[in-house]
Amino acid sequence: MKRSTIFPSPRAAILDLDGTLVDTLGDFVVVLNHTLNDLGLPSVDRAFVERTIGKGSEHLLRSTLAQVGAQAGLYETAWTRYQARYLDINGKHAQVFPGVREGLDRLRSRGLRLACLTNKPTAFARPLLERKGLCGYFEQVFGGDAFERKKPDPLPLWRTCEALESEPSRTLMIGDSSNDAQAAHAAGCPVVLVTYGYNHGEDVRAVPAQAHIERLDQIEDWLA
Ligand SMILES: O=C(O)COP(=O)(O)O
Ligand SMILES: [Mg+2]
Repeated sequence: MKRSTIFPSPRAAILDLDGTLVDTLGDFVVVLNHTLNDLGLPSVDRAFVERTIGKGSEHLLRSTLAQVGAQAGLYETAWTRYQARYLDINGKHAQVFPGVREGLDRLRSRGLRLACLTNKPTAFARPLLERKGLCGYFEQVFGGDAFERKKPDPLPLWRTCEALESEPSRTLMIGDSSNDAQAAHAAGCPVVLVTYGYNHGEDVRAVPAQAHIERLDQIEDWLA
């Protein structure tokens, strides 16, 4: 699993959050079902949430309302409640994945500048990283609302590369889904995918990437 020679050695890395650093599926399930319950609507199950995470909270909530047959006009009310519920629950049903702290330590000890880039709103992302003791690793934290477009569009990666003062070809994207990979390919960044996250219900090993790793600390072997 050595690094290919197509890309020069990375100077910086951009890390995805949900499904890559933190297992947030429990938070999403609890918050969505509280929101649905507040509105007198039926619950959704974990498997539905797992395959629907990844394209931002607005998309997740819209898909959830459609799944339970809610009226289209309910979205704004549901979004207000969802945000209040999420800010309250954020991180309580979430765990840092095994190998993440060690992996971040290794990236840092190699001198890479680090940013976290997620489709989660910035207002949820920062407190989550703080609560999980991960904030100190990152020079920059950008949520899905930080730029005009979200991953899989390459724009958030280009903007993050600029903030890290690193060229795309020297900036490694590390994520868990085809969203991250597509954005990286389009931006000209190398990409490594972790195999333990959420990939829209599909096997992430089938998504083209420079490497697939089972724990973030295996990034060491790829960088060597
Ligand atoms: O909020 C989401 O939909 C997932 O966010 P991610 O980009 O951190 O995987
Ligand atoms: Mg993710």
